[in-house]
Amino acid sequence: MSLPVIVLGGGGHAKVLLDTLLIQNISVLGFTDPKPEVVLNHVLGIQFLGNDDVVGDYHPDSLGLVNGLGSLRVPVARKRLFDQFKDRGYSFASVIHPSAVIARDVVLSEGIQIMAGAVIQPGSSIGKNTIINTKASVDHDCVIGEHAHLAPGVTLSGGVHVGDGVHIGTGATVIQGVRIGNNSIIGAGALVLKEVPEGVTVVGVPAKEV
Ligand SMILES: CC(=O)SCCNC(=O)CCNC(=O)[C@H](O)C(C)(C)COP(=O)(O)OP(=O)(O)OC[C@H]1O[C@@H](n2cnc3c(N)ncnc32)[C@H](O)[C@@H]1OP(=O)(O)O
Repeated sequence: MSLPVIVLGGGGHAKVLLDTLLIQNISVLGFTDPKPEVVLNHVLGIQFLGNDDVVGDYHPDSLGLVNGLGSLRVPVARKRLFDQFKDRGYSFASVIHPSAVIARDVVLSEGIQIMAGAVIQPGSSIGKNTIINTKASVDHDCVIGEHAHLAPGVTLSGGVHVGDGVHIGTGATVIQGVRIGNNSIIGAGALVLKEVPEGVTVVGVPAKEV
């Protein structure tokens, strides 16, 4: 039986995670947020616990954490939150929506989040704390790094390499075999035809650096 979880964050991404946890009957102790004034006391019937300090009331072996921070570009805050709690001995639970299709040999790392309707084909691997968001499609033999985010509807062809901390915007498409360097941003709707270096932003069809 899986451990109960606390979701860190009370925004939109956290809400989607909460729903996925609830439909799988996973015990959710509550959610946290540093801004109590903008958070509802309950989301989907789950209780607001206060800020992240409340996690210290629980022994690291007694629960799993779920990283509820979403991201719109390089996910700096999301990575920081993950690293802070790992340093204190806590573990991050993975959240996988039951409608996701994941090939049997796919390698999934700690704290990955695979949202509704996502597809991940054989030979692929997903690094820790990475989000494969709603209806994103990762084809065969893709290597996705740590702390990355494939936003809703992203399509990766076969053999694509996505570096650590990369954000691929909603609906972007990457053709086969392309490598995307660490901490780069692919704009929503982009069509990526060739290698993207580290730390740049590309947009458009075909994608060009800005
Ligand atoms: C469930 C969820 O919601 S998950 C979140 C999903 N959201 C995303 O994935 C968002 C991805 N983000 C984007 O595409 C952003 O537009 C970024 C990161 C590429 C650029 O953002 P910013 O740096 O704020 O750029 P800004 O909005 O100021 O636009 C700068 C210029 O680039 C253009 N531009 C921005 N994004 C794009 C894009 N995706 N495609 C083409 N052109 C773009 C703008 O039109 C503007 O052009 P102009 O100077 O001629 O007017």
